[in-house]
Amino acid sequence: MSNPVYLALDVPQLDAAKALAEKVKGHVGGLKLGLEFFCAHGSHGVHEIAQVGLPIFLDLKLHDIPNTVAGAMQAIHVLEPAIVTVHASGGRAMLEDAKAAAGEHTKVVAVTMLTSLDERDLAKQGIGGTPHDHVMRLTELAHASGIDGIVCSGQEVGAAHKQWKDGFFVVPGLRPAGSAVGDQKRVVTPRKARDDGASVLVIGRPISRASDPAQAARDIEATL
Ligand SMILES: O=C(O)c1cc(=O)[nH]c(=O)n1[C@@H]1O[C@H](COP(=O)(O)O)[C@@H](O)[C@H]1O
Repeated sequence: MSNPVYLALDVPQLDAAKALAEKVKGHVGGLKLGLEFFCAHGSHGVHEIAQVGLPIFLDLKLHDIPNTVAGAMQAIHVLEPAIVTVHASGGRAMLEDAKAAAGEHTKVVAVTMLTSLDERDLAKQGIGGTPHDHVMRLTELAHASGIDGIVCSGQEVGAAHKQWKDGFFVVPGLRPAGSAVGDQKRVVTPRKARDDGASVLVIGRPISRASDPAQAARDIEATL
């Protein structure tokens, strides 16, 4: 089985991001580039990181009216990302149009509820119920829209997987036992997420901030 870990390259400088990717490339299955990186380096930056030779996950978390999101999806065709994110709360028409505009080999996945949020945050947004309820509702919406899968925390991926057997599940908010949680609130270990059905494990700081990132990536790989 190929390595399900995608390293989140949340590093603003292109050279530093590339150097980090080169260090860990033998121990991860892909590289995730976020909005911070894309705003700073655009398509050129994505091409540079693609030279490392791993699949690219372009985490843009698009959330706008359907026409605008479809236009953005078309504009990134040329980059041939393996995975692109949109927000499930953009609604069914937005999800459908995002998928229709995506490249043939790009998986479109919808962020359900950010792993940095908990039930109290939901209540403050006027959304009742538990994170589990909210993620399940948005999973149903994403499934019905015909996109490829969702992003959720490891606390919900087991239930989401049962609800959507052939869905593609991206799980961030992962922490090896004993590592700092930081701003994440719904956290599990990489192993638990994989056992519960995650297709992709997104891991950033536990690798990128380690004194030896390659060793940290190897240690995580050994637990899977
Ligand atoms: O879409 C994402 O990748 C994402 C969704 C989510 O709910 N939570 C989340 O943390 N992420 C991303 O996953 C990565 C997690 O990084 P670490 O917390 O450093 O492991 C970051 O790049 C986040 O942008």
